[in-house]
Amino acid sequence: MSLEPNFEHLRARAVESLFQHLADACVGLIVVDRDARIAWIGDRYLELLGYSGNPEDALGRPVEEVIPNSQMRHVVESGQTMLLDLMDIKERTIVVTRLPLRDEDGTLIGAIGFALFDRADRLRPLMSKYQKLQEELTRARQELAQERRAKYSLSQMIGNSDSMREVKRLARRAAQLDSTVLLLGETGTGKELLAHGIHAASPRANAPFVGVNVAAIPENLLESELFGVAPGAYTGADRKMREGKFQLADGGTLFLDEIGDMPLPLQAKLLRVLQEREFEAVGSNKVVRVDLRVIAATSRDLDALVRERQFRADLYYRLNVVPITLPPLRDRTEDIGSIADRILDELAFTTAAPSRELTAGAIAVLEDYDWPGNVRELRNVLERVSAMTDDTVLTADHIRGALPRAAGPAGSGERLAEGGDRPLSDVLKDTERAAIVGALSRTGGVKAKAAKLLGISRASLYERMQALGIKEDTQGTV
Ligand SMILES: Nc1ncnc2c1ncn2[C@@H]1O[C@H](COP(=O)(O)OP(=O)(O)OP(=O)(O)O)[C@@H](O)[C@H]1O
Repeated sequence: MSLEPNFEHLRARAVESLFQHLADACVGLIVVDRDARIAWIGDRYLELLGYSGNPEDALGRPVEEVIPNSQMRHVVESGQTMLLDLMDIKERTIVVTRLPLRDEDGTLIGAIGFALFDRADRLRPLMSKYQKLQEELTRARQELAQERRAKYSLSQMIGNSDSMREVKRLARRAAQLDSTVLLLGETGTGKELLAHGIHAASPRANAPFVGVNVAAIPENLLESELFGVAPGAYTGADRKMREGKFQLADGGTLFLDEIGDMPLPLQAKLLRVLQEREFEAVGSNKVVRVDLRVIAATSRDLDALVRERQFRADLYYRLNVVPITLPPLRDRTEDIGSIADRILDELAFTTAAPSRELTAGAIAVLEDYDWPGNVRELRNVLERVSAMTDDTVLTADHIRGALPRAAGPAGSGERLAEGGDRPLSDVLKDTERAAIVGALSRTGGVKAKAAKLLGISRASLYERMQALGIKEDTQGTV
């Protein structure tokens, strides 16, 4: 008994009905050649695409001219099947299947694609989930873009002194120039605020502003943080590409804070990005091109770092295209009153506390102090006064009571005099404690910066804090 004739019949019927089914279920059928040019396309598909020309004219044209988001080229280039994919055409999402077509000898000669939706009922739950995810993704992307916009504009930079007016003039010019900007100045003088302001006043204002504090990221993580990591670059690396800050800032501005702390090996890579606008992610040899503006800042003496060979001279010249130096607060005492008023308004607004004002005597005390931590320290002192009293009029005494004792011009002398009847070791410990707490106060608790102010390493600061019983989260309140 031979079953073979039946088999053949079955196979012939199967092929025939498969095509019949496909023709019935498909809203779109397309065949492209090896170069992704349309060899055949169904009328229903053209109708669905809203194609108004003569169907004959579609033949021979690159597929993307007729279906802009088509993936058929990918199939002919990769030779891979795409069994199930979703594609948006006008308002609808349709299910598509794409298969490579091969000659008898296996040579790839083109691809065939089917688009279905009228039989896709069973896929509806999947599709609605997909659409929901798609909407969430769009929303998250919008929020992220909003978040990455510059938070501050140049108008938030308070100060009418000649030096601040000059800073703002230079910043406005730099905003229009699109060149690399180098912001110099002591800690807390407003370099980050100015970087936001330059971005916000530049033609890149609607693109992202991405900031990186070079000193705050451990050296071994900095390269991947800046340039991204290729999938599987090292054990434990993500399976997907992780983008670095350079890619996230593409189109916008990358703010490299504390650039003086950039490790030497990475300086070479940064120089190349500045020169050629291209780099490779960690563990990848694929060149990534970016179009962005770099604003760098440092409170360190870059000239001295170059002399000590800790900073590459060629990188320094590349960064120093438009240098802007922010003057320390003690050199623009006339700005102190208006900056303090603005800070008090902000504090009242954010804490819903009553607004406070400063007497002339209070302003005189503020103007008399030398502000090693600049505007950041001024903010900390005003926050401390606000926490200490409910009075709405702040006097000279209020201010004196909030200024760091060991750091005031007369402070250290008083402390030492007090120590006359105590063991020297206690006096020294107290002085050391006061200096550390004072530095933490001026830097808003940022230890890397406090260590810099004190002229010691971050590790020694941690060690001294532990020895003296200063808590990790100290922001300067003794
Ligand atoms: N001219 C100004 N007007 C109002 N607020 C200011 C001004 N300058 C600085 N500030 C405020 O002072 C604080 C410190 O400023 P910012 O962080 O920009 O300083 P920085 O120079 O970048 O400091 P660092 O070198 O320590 O990173 C911020 O809260 C900032 O908003």
